[in-house]
Amino acid sequence: MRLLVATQNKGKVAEYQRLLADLDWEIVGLGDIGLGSLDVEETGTTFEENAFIKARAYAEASKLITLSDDSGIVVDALNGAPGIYSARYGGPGLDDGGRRRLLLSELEGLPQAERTARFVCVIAVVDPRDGGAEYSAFGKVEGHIMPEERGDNGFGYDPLFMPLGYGRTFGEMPAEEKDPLSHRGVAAAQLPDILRQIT
Ligand SMILES: O=P(O)(O)OP(=O)(O)OP(=O)(O)OC[C@H]1O[C@@H](n2cnc3c(O)ncnc32)[C@H](O)[C@@H]1O
Ligand SMILES: [Mg+2]
Repeated sequence: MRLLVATQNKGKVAEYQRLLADLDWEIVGLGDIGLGSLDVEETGTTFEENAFIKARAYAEASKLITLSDDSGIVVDALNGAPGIYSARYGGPGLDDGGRRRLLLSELEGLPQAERTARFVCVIAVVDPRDGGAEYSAFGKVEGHIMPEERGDNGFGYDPLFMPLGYGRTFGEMPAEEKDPLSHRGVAAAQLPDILRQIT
């Protein structure tokens, strides 16, 4: 069976290649099937809505069983921002580094106890064949936003996020350490059960 991992984010692609490596499914990306430039507007108001908006659109375009995720970082001191807007935080002029610097400046001077945050991920799986079955999985990881960047592993906000109970940011962790404890890893751990229902 073939599974389309439908995301435009290269950091996510790399993580899913590892997280899904032991599954009995052939994993394909958007570029592999000529959909590398198909962008889907994320018009939902929750991670779950946006995950399904993307998975349904890419499943319809590809006719393949399709996985998308919507994820982001939720910062308590910012009333949940950037949240579902994590990829768009600060507007279209910023790259990952610019978004990290903006987040740091928004939290400048806040003590550690008030820098609580979590990464959230909702995975949506859509089977576009007869019946159009849909499945989802949720994962999160609690932690803090550090006062400066640490490490350059991973992508996005990883150098700023230290998961609770660890002395290193995701940016300082090798992939083998981030994968099982990350929001995406926790959600992806539910995929074997979900994919077993698809035959
Ligand atoms: O929508 P797709 O095409 O999947 O790609 P995207 O990058 O736009 O993905 P999202 O809409 O889900 O936005 C998620 C943003 O949250 C951040 N993010 C999500 N997971 C992360 C992780 O594991 N480590 C660091 N940052 C992460 C990162 O900046 C992403 O751009
Ligand atoms: Mg996106």
